[in-house]
Amino acid sequence: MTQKRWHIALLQMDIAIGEPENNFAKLETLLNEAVGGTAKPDVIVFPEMWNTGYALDRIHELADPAGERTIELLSAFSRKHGVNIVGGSIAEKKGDAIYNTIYAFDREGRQVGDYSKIHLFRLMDEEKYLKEGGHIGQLELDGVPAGMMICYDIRFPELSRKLALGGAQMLFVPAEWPNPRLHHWRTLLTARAIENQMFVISCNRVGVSGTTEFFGHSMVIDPWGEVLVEGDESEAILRAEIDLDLVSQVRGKIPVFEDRRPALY
Ligand SMILES: NC(=O)CCC(=O)C(=O)O
Repeated sequence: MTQKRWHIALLQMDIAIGEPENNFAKLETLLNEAVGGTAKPDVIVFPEMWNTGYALDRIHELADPAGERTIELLSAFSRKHGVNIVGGSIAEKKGDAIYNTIYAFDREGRQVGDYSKIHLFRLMDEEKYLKEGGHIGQLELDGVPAGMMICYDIRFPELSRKLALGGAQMLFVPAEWPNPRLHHWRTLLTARAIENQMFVISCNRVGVSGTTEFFGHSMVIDPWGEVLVEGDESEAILRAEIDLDLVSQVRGKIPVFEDRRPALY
């Protein structure tokens, strides 16, 4: 039987721009801390581009070739600790192109999903340096269908709706979302949870990169739009427990998916 109650851990970390060695070391420390206490997480999530930050002018030398180093670390960690991982996203080099890619692993260390960001964010010059992915982010963790989107993707409700129609009950959102758009961040994440009646599990970075400040405020939001946990602006491991039965309860109460009129719009 599928487990209904999940313990979520979000690694709301600072990221050293252009310093993969430091970022890998920081991530390993936080991962060990996340599994070290009594409340063992079922899934761990971390922010966008955690290996390099937005060091885009040096991204070809810094990006992880085919994600190999990341995959090796996360696969071994998830197997050793019996935990699912939605591995933030990394700058990944494939051939001559750089992608902003999430890798996900199950409790046996098997890679169960990957997703490269499909909407590139011009305000942070992504379109000048990165290539957009070619598929949406669907996966299953412990038999539960879920979806993955990255940061700017939450401005595109069509994408989360497609993932929900594909069965997703949880939506994972790694991000590097900066000031001054906290109001957008909270509102868009909450709207994606309410309209799709699913859990939204987001992890944003903290810290300053050049003149850009990242505010954290990672959030877990339930299918009714209630915020189960929200970080502040400091580095932290945030934890929440979710009850997956709430998805069918909310979908039963307001049958949005039955009432859609796709023939008209
Ligand atoms: N890294 C990103 O995609 C940032 C998106 C963002 O800040 C926004 O306002 O959208």
